Amino acid sequence: MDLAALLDRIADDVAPEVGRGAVADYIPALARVRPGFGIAVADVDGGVHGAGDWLRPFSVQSMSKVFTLALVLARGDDVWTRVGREPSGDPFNSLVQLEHEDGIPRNPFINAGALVVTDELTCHGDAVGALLSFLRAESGHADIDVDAEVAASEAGHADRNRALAYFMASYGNMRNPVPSVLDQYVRQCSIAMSCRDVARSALFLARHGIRNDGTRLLGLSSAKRINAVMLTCGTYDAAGEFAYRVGLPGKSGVGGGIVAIVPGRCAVCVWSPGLDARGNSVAGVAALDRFTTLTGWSVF
Ligand SMILES: NC(=O)CC[C@H](N)C(=O)O
Repeated sequence: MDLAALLDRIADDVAPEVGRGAVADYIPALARVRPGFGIAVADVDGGVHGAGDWLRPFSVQSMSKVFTLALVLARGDDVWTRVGREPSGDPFNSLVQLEHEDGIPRNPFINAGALVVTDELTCHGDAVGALLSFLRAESGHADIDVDAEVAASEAGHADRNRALAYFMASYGNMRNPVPSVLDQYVRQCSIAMSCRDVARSALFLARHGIRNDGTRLLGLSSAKRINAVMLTCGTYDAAGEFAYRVGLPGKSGVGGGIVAIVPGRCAVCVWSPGLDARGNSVAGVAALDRFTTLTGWSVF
């Protein structure tokens, strides 16, 4: 299959969708992002193809949650006593289930669950430092870093995440002081990467746990399970619709990125900042829908 030509075709096909939706404006720095579209595919043998703005860095936001979960599981921590693995059916920043469920978030990809994962990683030291060194090694880009302007912007508008963290702390489900967990969480979300860098960094999930240098990050089961949780929870209360349209494990972020995994074959990252009502990129979902339709690659 001529992947480069296929990605060009997808970029043309979704052009009418680019600019649809609304940019995330609850983080003011994200509201200033110019429209665009990018798509990159990294295959398990090391090839990378892209189209559109595939080399343009954007804010990874909640896509970072896949990598922090992987790093925690790689440490051997049993994080599943602190966070569940069921879809929430609620928005990503919702508070409502936490009280009914004794401060245990439904899954690691909604904000409450991701705060728990970052707290767990912080128990081992500098969580963002560990995340950056993993992403730099996998992407081959040593200059990947936190976008300080986005981080400051989110830190100034983080009352809801702060509330989630303190609420979980009241149930004993925070190991570190909330301000330091929140600081780590905001900075991890504010990392800037291109579609190319994200696709390459996620390849370990397509390779059943093996990193780009051939070493093993995760066992087969852990890699399979992260993909499973991405499929069921990675696009929040739209996970059913995403599975229906795309048919791959995927994780979105309010920066407009979505990373999806074709196990055994490749990792795909799309970006376009216009979001639907559930916080998923409109053109990004459309592009992944086209990708699996045209290639026939899905987990089903
Ligand atoms: N869905 C997202 O990408 C949300 C991430 C964002 N940093 C937040 O905490 O709200």
